[in-house]
Amino acid sequence: MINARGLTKRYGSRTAVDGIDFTVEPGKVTGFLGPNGAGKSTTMRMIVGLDRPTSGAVTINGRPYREHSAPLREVGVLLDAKAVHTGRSAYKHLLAMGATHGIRKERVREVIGLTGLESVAGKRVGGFSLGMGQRLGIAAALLGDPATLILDEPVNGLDPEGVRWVRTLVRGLAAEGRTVLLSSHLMSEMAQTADQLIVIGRGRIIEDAPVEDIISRTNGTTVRVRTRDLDALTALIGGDGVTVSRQPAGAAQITGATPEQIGDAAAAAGLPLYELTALTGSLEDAYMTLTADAVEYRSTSPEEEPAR
Ligand SMILES: Nc1ncnc2c1ncn2[C@@H]1O[C@H](COP(=O)(O)OP(=O)(O)OP(=O)(O)O)[C@@H](O)[C@H]1O
Repeated sequence: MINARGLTKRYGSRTAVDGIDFTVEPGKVTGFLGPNGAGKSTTMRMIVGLDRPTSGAVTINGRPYREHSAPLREVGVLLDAKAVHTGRSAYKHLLAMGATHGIRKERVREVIGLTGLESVAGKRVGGFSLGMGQRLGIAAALLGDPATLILDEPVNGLDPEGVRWVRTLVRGLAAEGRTVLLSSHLMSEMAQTADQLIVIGRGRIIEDAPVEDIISRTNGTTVRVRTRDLDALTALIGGDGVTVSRQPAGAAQITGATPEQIGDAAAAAGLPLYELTALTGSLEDAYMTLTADAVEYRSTSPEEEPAR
């Protein structure tokens, strides 16, 4: 469990993280989202003691990171996979890391296997591709078999097979009861991987809720229906705030009524429905709406460009 209270970081006059409170719970994948410069990395760095909060505090399983006597066994961290520039082999690099915590060769071999690095384990890390570097970073995070994992952009640079592998891995780690905090700019990936989302913008929390709640609350729900008598259905459910927009082949999209209300009304009237689908839009749609005011570096489309 990660717990932040009033967590604040200022760099000179710039407030990178502005008094945030949040809890990351075990047994779930929690996604950490926000535009560039929102404060995600700064927050993650404070969680693992690489940056000192200006005020407030953050603990992992009740203690600040630095107060854990064997941090690798408590928290696995992937912050900047590119940071490993070494002439050592992947195997030796992991062995050296593990040595500080009494982690043995067997475990090093295990994480090499788990991350698919067997064929390159004897090669110099300095020559690794971005994807191999990410896998090595994840192997290092898993080394101490920690109960908490903090992974900043773990799928960055991975091919589709690698992206799917990370998804399965982190879901499996959460299912084992671990605490997983994960950042990514890939919304479709986040939608498939995370249970809970914390969305941050300009150093403040914009949302902290289950993924499905954020999507349905932000986008609203449209219900697609198909029936043989759309007029009858419209008469049954029509009313204040309900709109029915007709589509070909007896289909319609309805806003302002839930699938339950539509299904119950149709069933009570004996009107068969051939389709009843809740369309909630994508996480990307919700994210764009939520962070519209928090984006610092926005590209303008040609029609928005000021006239010269
Ligand atoms: N060492 C530093 N010195 C001064 N300002 C910093 C420092 N580190 C971060 N900042 C500033 O703090 C703010 C938050 O940065 P941070 O890297 O935490 O954002 P982020 O959400 O991780 O962004 P990205 O998605 O681009 O990685 C930014 O405005 C950044 O310029």
